[in-house]
Amino acid sequence: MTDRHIFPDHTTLVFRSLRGLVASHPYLSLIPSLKVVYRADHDSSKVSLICGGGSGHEPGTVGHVGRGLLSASVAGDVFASPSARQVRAAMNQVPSDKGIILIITNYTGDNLHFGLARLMAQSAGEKNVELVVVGDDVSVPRSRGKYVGRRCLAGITLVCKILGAGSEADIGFENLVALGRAISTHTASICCALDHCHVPGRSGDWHIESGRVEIGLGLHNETGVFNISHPGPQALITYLLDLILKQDDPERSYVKFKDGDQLVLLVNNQGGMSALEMGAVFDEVLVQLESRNIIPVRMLNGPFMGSMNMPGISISLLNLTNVTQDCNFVSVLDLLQMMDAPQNSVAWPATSGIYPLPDYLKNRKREDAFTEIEEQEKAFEFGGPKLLASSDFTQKILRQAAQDVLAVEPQLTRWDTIVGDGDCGETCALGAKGVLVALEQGLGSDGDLVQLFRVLTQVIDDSMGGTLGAIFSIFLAGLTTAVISSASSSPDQPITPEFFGRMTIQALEILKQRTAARVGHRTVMDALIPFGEILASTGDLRKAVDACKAGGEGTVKLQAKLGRATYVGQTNGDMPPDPGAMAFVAVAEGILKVYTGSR
Ligand SMILES: Nc1ncnc2c1ncn2[C@@H]1O[C@H](COP(=O)(O)OP(=O)(O)O)[C@@H](O)[C@H]1O
Ligand SMILES: O=C[C@H](O)COP(=O)(O)O
Repeated sequence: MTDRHIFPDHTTLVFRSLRGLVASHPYLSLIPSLKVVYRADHDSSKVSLICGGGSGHEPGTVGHVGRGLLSASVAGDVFASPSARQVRAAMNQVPSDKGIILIITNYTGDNLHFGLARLMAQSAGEKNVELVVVGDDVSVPRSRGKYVGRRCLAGITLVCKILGAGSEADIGFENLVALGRAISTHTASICCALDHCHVPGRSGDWHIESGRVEIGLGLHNETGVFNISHPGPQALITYLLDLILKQDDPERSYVKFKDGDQLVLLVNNQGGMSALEMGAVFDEVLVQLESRNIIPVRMLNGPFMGSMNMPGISISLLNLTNVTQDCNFVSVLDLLQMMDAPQNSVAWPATSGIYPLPDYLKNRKREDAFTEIEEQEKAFEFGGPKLLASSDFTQKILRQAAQDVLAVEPQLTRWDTIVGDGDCGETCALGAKGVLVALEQGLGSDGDLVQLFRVLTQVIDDSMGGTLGAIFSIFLAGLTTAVISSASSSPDQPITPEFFGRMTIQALEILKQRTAARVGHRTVMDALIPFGEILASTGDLRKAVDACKAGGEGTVKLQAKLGRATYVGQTNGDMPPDPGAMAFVAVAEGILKVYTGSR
């Protein structure tokens, strides 16, 4: 892979790329500030389909917005899921009389953010909002992925295509949800790469050794499950097809295949392969499938769901026969018609027709494709109970914690490059910078802790993204709820470490409803839970920070049960600590510094 780019920094890249995409395609519109691409000819009489996730997978899924495919796509920063607020904005932009389906990749950040957006919609009284979580990868053995399930590869684009056609054909909301889930269940995909990809502006000289191939990568540059010497094209394709098709491997064989099943084949360019080589790869896949008595009934070859400029491919096989057994309201012929149905996205290959451009979109001016929206949730409620603390002291604590997180950013990045996708340091730095900007704008200046936590929740949700952004914003939302209830019952109580311990315990209870992670699972919870428990039981901040640090540093010895680190090979004694846990240790140490300095 090359690390040379025209745009050297990814921070403005996503925004600029979406503007370019929308300007070059008359069917699309964009909410620039929230990175939502949506159908300019949206039809609210059909079920709306919204997809999205981190950027860097283009053309997926912004390139699949259009009639007959997606109603909208929400983009996060590169490889980091968008916030729940962005997803809500997309839902408001493409409302539907029939319902909204959020089609998401099975990665933790997307599950948390899109899941939260669904909860928010339901609590606002919106009916028929469902998640279809797609997991089609077969590389991670069942025993290792048991808490997280299969992760998502290019199979998600088949879900989008078939559901998009189904929505146009007025298949009902519930049947579409069932169909989406069945397609995910019966798709088997595997990815391989000759090198890692490079994200502009992100540090890390991260290569696959020359002459070797990694097999079983996710969509975000994660290290592969297997690293083998390049065996040549024929043996490599055999290796990949065996992983998908072998029926006697108890750790894999995720999808059942039998003679006569009707299959769709999708060969995906991971981003950095030449079109010439993709043609040869596709030919080799077909030759080998034929020798296994498999003649796919539909075939797709090209870029669908990539990883920036990664030189690699993924192969997906969707078993339509199995899908019809789960969903008896469709036949294989119906599904084939949906595969072939017209659409008008930027990126779907020419295997289906194109809908004509409506007159009102002809000759649209470039700026008319960009929409700014008024967001109601920006107006914070200023009423309700207050709990007053020293504004100077709380602001100092927040400033110190933010600065300490910024100082550990390079280390977090290094660790996340080994156990994750390399963006944890950066998302934490974005959160810290968001807090510093909010402080400059007066965050905490009135001394009211209720308002402080309310705004802080929004700041973290807006600025961080990714799994950790979701975990921290849910935790802060929990703290806000706890502080409101405490302020209502005893507004004059002393604000002590023990008080914060009690608040933290209540916030953790709320967080535990959204994540299955507990102590020992190698996540941020290994630092957060001991911090809260010791603070509540002793009222001693130093002891709580010591327990937090011991928990964070202790993650070096743990095998990940949740999050992206689950997919990375076994621990071999020299794993770094969990980056999320160590980010919280930096926050806790920052708080302690100011607290002890003040005594
Ligand atoms: N299910 C989970 N529950 C709680 N924390 C998690 C979970 N999965 C991952 N994490 C935490 O998130 C951190 C990674 O955050 P981030 O880089 O934002 O994730 P990603 O880019 O993979 O979405 C991990 O180091 C871990 O502490
Ligand atoms: O591209 C990133 C994914 O859509 C979201 O995954 P993540 O937030 O868990 O990294």
